[in-house]
Amino acid sequence: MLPSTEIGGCTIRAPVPPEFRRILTPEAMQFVAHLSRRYSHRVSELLERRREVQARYDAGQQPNFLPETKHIREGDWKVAPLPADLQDRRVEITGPTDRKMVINALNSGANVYMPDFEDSNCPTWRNLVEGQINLADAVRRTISLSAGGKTYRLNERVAVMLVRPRGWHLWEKHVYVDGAPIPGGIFDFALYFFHNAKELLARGSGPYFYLPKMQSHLECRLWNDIFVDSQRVLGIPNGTIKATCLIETLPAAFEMHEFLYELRDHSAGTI
Ligand SMILES: CC(=O)SCCNC(=O)CCNC(=O)[C@H](O)C(C)(C)COP(=O)(O)OP(=O)(O)OC[C@H]1O[C@@H](n2cnc3c(N)ncnc32)[C@H](O)[C@@H]1OP(=O)(O)O
Ligand SMILES: O=CC(=O)O
Repeated sequence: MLPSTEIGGCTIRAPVPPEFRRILTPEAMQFVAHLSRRYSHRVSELLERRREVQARYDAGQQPNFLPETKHIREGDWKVAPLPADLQDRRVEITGPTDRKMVINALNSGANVYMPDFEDSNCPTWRNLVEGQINLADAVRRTISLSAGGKTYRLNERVAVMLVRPRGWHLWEKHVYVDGAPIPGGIFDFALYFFHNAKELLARGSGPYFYLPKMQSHLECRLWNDIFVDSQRVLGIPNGTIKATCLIETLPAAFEMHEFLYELRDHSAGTI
């Protein structure tokens, strides 16, 4: 039987060794529980909506631009300006949040590094929490490693981090709130944001994200609502978070204006 530990209103059905406690603090897990209670049901509704849309495609309907959002595609609006460290993104690197790869990616000379809790990361419990430890150490520039006869530490100049939480289709089955597993994306976002947002700002950067695999602008609206709420909870100005949406699904290609519009205070473009 899996161990079960209560922290901050979350039930963790996985081991919590002492080194995980600096990430799974009561305050951080209260924040995870808050976001999960408020937004999990919307994740479930949006996943149900995906199934309905897919059923229409299966029945022969073609994807197309949405009539109800014509005013957005034709409207006069702009996304908010970007901070200085997101102006030059000509070279980007990504990979899992393994400690050595985090250091190598930050030192690689790329402008941006996307530490990945999604495709390139196997979402085992250990990978997820150790990844958060590695990123917290990277933000504070205390990350180092001795392996294979080499010592790894950060260069003076490192890439800007845009962290990729999991997509809405993935659940974090090691963490339960009110008896149900929580969205993996909320777990990844909440812990990184809670532990690092203020530290990043103090160091002249910010809490930046890549958002994967969305299939509708309504899924962007959910992220935007989570960003607004999270910034309020931590007392950080609205619009501080910046996020780039990955266009990875066919329906998303028909809603790119809408993706930008929904996230317009927080958008760092689509890619
Ligand atoms: C959106 C997306 O693109 S998702 C995909 C993101 N990319 C990845 O997941 C690839 C991650 N890398 C890997 O899986 C492996 O490195 C492979 C399969 C490419 C190669 O494996 P191996 O031949 O065993 O080489 P190894 O893993 O030792 O890598 C060689 C060196 O490159 C570094 N490296 C490899 N990939 C990365 C990466 N993505 N980021 C930073 N460093 C990396 C390793 O840390 C290692 O460093 P070292 O020379 O200091 O030991
Ligand atoms: O986002 C793209 C991927 O391959 O992962």
